[in-house]
Amino acid sequence: MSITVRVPAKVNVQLAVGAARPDGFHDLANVFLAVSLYDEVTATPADELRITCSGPDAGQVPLDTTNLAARAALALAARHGISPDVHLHIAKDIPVAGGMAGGSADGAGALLACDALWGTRASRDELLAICAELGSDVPFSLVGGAALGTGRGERLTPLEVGGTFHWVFAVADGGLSTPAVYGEFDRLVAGADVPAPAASAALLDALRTGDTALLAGALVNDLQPAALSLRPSLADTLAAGTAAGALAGLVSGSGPTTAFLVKDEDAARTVADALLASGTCRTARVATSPAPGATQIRT
Ligand SMILES: C[C@@](CO)(OP(=O)(O)O)[C@H](O)COP(=O)(O)OP(=O)(O)OC[C@H]1O[C@@H](n2ccc(N)nc2=O)[C@H](O)[C@@H]1O
Ligand SMILES: Nc1ncnc2c1ncn2[C@@H]1O[C@H](COP(=O)(O)OP(=O)(O)O)[C@@H](O)[C@H]1O
Repeated sequence: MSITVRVPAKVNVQLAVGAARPDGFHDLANVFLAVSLYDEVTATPADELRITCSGPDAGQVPLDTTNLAARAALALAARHGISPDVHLHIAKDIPVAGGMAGGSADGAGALLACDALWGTRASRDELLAICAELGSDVPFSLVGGAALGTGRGERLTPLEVGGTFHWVFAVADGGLSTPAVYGEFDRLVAGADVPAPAASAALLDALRTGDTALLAGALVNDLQPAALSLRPSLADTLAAGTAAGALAGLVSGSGPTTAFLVKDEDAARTVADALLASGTCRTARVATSPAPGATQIRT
């Protein structure tokens, strides 16, 4: 028997970043929105813990116990005193190291798949606690939809979304390391007074009412200057997307994927084609939000 779980990518429609904490993390007001690009994690009984991965970017995914899917299986097995013998196959469609939480998606997906396969019947709270141990973004991958993440991003408050938003994602060549981008943020704000992060009322209104134009005006990412500093060519991608008619563009999380909010499906196709033709990205993906969180799709 195998269990397959589908898990969405995310975009941060607001990422407000506070000063570095003593533990090295940053307090956030992180407004997550799940988007319709998905990885699938399939768990199958095996003699030992084994990870495989397929998809165009599979070569960039670690297959050892640093893989978040492996770490999820190990964490669940340890809590329940069972052995973590399972084959986890990741069908990867989310860009790797792209600021879209692909690794976090696989962690949440593996956790749900192993829980179903092993019959451990962990409560939602236990699953969320394991997710938070695995990484700041992993709880949101489990929950999906839209949520405000506070603390280091792991404490979630679900948000209402009143409509469908259309996106184009410009995928860059290569990735950006999340710790390196936070490190560059620290360097750029050194000596300045960094305000405590807070969610924007206008942005929450835009989500609640499903108002695309309002959301376009409220998108903000405090990590964007750091990502642009480490990867200046992203400015060309952002310019190409807005020149092609996107309502707004921003770096997705720590980047280097850039996200463009567009009016509708037709505009999405136009902007995606123009981004590809501009030569400023490796590929362009069209998606909608919100998308559901980790969901079992096959037994
Ligand atoms: C920036 C964001 C925005 O959603 O995601 P990505 O764009 O990378 O996907 C997140 O904050 C990334 O979350 P995640 O990738 O889960 O980070 P973690 O594994 O918990 O931490 C990796 C490293 O990122 C830095 N980090 C992460 C979260 C946070 N609130 N403050 C930090 O300073 C720390 O250097 C930490 O050691
Ligand atoms: N299942 C996984 N898929 C992708 N990357 C993973 C996975 N597990 C661990 N990683 C590591 O996490 C790093 C960040 O990858 P990813 O989660 O895709 O990006 P981001 O943190 O920018 O959203 C990768 O470079 C890789 O070394």
